[in-house]
Amino acid sequence: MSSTTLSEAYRDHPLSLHHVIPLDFNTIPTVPDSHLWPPSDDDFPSDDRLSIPVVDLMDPDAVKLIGDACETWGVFHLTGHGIPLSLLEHVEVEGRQLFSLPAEQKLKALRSPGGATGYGVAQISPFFPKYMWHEGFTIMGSPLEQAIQLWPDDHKRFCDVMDDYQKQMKMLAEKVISLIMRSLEIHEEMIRIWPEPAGTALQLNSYPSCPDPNRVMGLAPHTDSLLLTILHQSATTTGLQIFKEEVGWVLVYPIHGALVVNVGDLLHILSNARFPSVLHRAIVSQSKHRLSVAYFYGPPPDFNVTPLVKCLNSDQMTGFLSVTVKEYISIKAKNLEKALSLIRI
Ligand SMILES: O=C(O)CCC(=O)C(=O)O
Ligand SMILES: [Fe+2]
Repeated sequence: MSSTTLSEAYRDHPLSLHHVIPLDFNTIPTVPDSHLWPPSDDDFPSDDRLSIPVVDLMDPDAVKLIGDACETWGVFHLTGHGIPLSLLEHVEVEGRQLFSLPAEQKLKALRSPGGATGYGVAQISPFFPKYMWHEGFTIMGSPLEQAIQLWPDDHKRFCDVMDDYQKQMKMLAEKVISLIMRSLEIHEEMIRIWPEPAGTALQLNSYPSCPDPNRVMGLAPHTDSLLLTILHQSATTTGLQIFKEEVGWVLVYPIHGALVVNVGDLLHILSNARFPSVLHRAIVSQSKHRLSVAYFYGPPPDFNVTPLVKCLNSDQMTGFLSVTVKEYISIKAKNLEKALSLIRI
């Protein structure tokens, strides 16, 4: 049994209170200066049909297909995953209901400055000079404590859906990770190398429609810290973009019923940099309110993360310093995108 929980690992890096409260997007007719980002000169692919791979989990070649997708893109669409469509719909309905509450109601579940769970701006906000067109709600384990604040008499359905979703996502994440380990030719006994409880979090992201979508940022470019992220994005509008070297920002068009799986920093380390921890961001729409639900999965906070395979093109096992999950979260909380380079050998 691990001695620290994931939320404790985040607690050491408090934000100041004004960094936690999102804008009340419903009452804002124009974009305030605090949320206006400089015009961008980003690169986009010359072929706008370029898209991330799609892998069917039931495909007899799934191990190879997932390994190839992780290596070349660090992200892929997953179909055949067995998560009922109705559960994906329910999680989205509950999320939309939460974000459509009046601002003063949502503030009752505000994340505390040193806390990891509840309602608030993106955790990466302090690293950027402008605020994002985004509000989030983070769940670790049971959402009961916050849900009671939001709906004193009527929180059961929200909690049941979030509990069920997290349970199913955990099983799926473990299945995908075991296929990834096989693709790295890691020995069968080594596949299940960390004890329970896994470090997991569920992040509901809301991107309200925006009068000037080209001048705001939904979620600024970042990599995810843990091993693997499984993302459900609403099918009604696009928003997720991933950065591909030598290509630029590639839009990830939602595929109905498919989930987006991406490599996180810890898997980049375990794979000795064979798999890129994919840089991604979210843009917003002028007319549609977009919702996404990200499930983050990693080993327990006290687990030592160290490369499991040799570096490509060399016999070296030591591409990275060995760090615990908790130590890595702490390095990331202070350094954001420089964190991986700080532990490279
Ligand atoms: O909304 C999205 O598509 C991306 C969300 C995301 O990157 C995150 O929650 O870490
Ligand atoms: Fe992310």
